[in-house]
Amino acid sequence: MNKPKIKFTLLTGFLGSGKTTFLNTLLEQQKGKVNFVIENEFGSTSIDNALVKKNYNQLFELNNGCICCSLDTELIAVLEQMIMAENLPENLYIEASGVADAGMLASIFKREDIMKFFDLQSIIVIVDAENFEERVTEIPEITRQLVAADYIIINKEDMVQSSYISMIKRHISEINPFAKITSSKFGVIEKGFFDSTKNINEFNRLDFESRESKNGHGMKSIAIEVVNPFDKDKLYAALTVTMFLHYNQIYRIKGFAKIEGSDDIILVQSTGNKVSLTKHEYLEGEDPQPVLVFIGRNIERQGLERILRNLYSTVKY
Ligand SMILES: Nc1nc2c(ncn2[C@@H]2O[C@H](COP(=O)(O)OP(=O)(O)OP(=O)(O)O)[C@@H](O)[C@H]2O)c(=O)[nH]1
Repeated sequence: MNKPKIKFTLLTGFLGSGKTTFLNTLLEQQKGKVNFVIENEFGSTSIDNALVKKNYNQLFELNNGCICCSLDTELIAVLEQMIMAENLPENLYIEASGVADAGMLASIFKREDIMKFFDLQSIIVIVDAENFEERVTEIPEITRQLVAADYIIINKEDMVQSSYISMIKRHISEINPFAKITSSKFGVIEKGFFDSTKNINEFNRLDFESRESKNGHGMKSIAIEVVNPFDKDKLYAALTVTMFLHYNQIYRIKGFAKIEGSDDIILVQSTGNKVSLTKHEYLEGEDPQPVLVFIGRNIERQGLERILRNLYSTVKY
């Protein structure tokens, strides 16, 4: 008997725009269905696997590169493994790295051997309202993601004025007039947004693939183990200053750190030039390791280590 095709959804959006946050809201609504997730992090160390709440049946991780180019063979191996399994999922959600080109990814799924088993539902792109206008001019990957999108969610609407959201919407419509666009706070969108499939953007997707080259995006990720606890205020200040001074170089910091005088593990996140340090709520069986991952262009390990070392002479790497 022929197995039904696995419906899959591609989720992209620049680093820190809110992909994992949105995926969590989506999986929450999908409880009861058999959902598989593929997480692709640009960094060598996965942080997202601890951040995706466990509303999925199986999670595959592909780290240290981007599945649209450097990890495409690994992606195909995971898909083949999935097809061979006795119990197929109903849905597959792929959270691509923040620099992934969705058009390129979609082309992997157009291979005849893959298309027999997988059915692309839609490409969803998350946009960070706070820094979209600055980033879109300097980072070509953002435009590529938008061009390939069927649905675009302008996230973090709580961080900007509503007139600014309208302006971003207009700008995005010029880049991709075919996509359906909405805005959200923490990835929560209005009911029925995905109901219509009219917008499926096949034309743009095809057009875009033909212009793409595999260049690895020129991005680099550096993971630094931070075994010893930090003074929370000093860590916050140092990372904030670093993000401020290197806004055009460092696009994302995330990871876990220990804090002096506390058994808590702190989740470290940065987007734009803002840093947040929040207590990490453990999921069952989780054991997050203290490590900070920096993602950007022209970043060097030595300089980053120096910043952390200055906080503590005792920090071990
Ligand atoms: N204020 C605000 N913060 C948000 C919103 N959505 C997400 N965040 C925060 O933004 C940060 C990044 O969110 P993630 O969901 O991890 O972003 P991501 O796109 O998965 O990040 P990468 O996987 O590193 O590319 C986290 O600190 C979130 O809590 C929002 O709507 N408003």
